[in-house]
Amino acid sequence: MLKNTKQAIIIGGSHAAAQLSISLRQERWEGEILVVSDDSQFPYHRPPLSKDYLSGDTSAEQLFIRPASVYRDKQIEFLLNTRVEKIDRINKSVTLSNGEARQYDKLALCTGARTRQLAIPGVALNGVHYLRDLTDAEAIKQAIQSNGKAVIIGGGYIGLETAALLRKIGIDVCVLEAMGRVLQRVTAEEVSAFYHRVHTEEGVEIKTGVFATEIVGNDCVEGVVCSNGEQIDANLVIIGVGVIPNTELAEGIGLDVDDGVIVNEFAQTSDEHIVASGDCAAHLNLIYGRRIRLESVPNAIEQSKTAAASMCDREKVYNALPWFWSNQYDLRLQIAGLNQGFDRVVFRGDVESSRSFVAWYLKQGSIVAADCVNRPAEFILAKKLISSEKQLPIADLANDSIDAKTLLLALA
Ligand SMILES: Cc1cc2nc3c(=O)[nH]c(=O)nc-3n(C[C@H](O)[C@H](O)[C@H](O)COP(=O)(O)OP(=O)(O)OC[C@H]3O[C@@H](n4cnc5c(N)ncnc54)[C@H](O)[C@@H]3O)c2cc1C
Repeated sequence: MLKNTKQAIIIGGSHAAAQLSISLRQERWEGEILVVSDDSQFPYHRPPLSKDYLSGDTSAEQLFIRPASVYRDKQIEFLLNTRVEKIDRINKSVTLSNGEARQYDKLALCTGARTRQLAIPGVALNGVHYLRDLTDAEAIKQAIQSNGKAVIIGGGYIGLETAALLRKIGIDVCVLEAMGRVLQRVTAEEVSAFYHRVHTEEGVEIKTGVFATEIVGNDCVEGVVCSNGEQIDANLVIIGVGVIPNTELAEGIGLDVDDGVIVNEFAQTSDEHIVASGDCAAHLNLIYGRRIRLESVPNAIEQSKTAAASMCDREKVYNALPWFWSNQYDLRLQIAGLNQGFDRVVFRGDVESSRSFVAWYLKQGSIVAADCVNRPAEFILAKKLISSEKQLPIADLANDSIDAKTLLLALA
């Protein structure tokens, strides 16, 4: 039996919504909790969709963040296949796609992000896919042919992870990246060159400074025309050119929005009854002293814990260090911190010919981020280093003959 009739409504049904609903109970929210999700499934892990799931190494059942029974036991109600169409701030209610209206005392926006669509001829042909949810991944799985040829448009993490996966199952892959190098927005030149090298070693063709101008075919995709006039044969095209935050509901009710729903360090929006977390939220980051919108699972989880506390009128500041990971072939990349604005990169290990190294990003002499490839101990070190006031000599961090554990001890 619930102790009161207060109603919390969470819009969205992925990493942020799943965590927020559970965290609300942990924060002793004693009223009702309703999660309204336009997905047909209970919340599932999205990262494997561009990793093990496509190759069949992970089943759909293994993707679920929690069994449905956990939500049931905690009296968390899910409305699947349902969208929130409108929010009424004055009456504190939401209108659902099934025509129902539901009152709320506290509302959470966990609406995430959607894939950026490419506006070129041929995107509607059979065999052209985006990758954001389980339905997309399932469609790609069905479209994969053993002797297939794939073109991936976009050399970001999702594009490269998918390329690695398709190579693993023997498909010819060509990656088109419009910028001068893969991962240009997110890494140093040397790290881009590293990924370019490894993918080439694994048999992927990468074309940089080239963008797709048209996808051609007759009902089914047959090829991709590039900006240099070249046509690449393909029977599968995957477009991975970034995402756009789902902020329309927030904009519709006049909340502050700027590349994400603007929230403070307590995940509160400009309406005291509404919080936002995950990919849709642009938060004030206390570590980096500016507003940022992150697209990562750790952010969705940690920020949702803060949002849940705020909904229960408790203050839990969100100040977790951003981190991210990417798996490609035998490479496990773990990224600590944000490298934006770095002015120097120092390497530990051989980025040019090995498959294991650390790129330390410095800004005005301090470490602000690190890309750790197959370096789990250094990843722990990096997180500690960036979060603490302490510093270690840069020469020691670059010196691979000094054990990472020794450096960790020096930091303690
Ligand atoms: C293929 C892939 C690989 C990834 N790999 C990694 C990785 O390795 N590491 C990492 O940290 N992150 C990774 N990410 C990113 C990570 O999955 C996202 O950061 C995370 O899913 C964000 O969770 P979210 O709940 O904020 O938003 P989303 O996952 O975008 O979920 C929001 C949900 O809300 C729904 N929704 C929106 N509006 C409404 C409405 N009005 N009514 C009802 N429902 C609505 C959306 O349809 C969606 O289902 C990956 C993402 C993808 C797609």
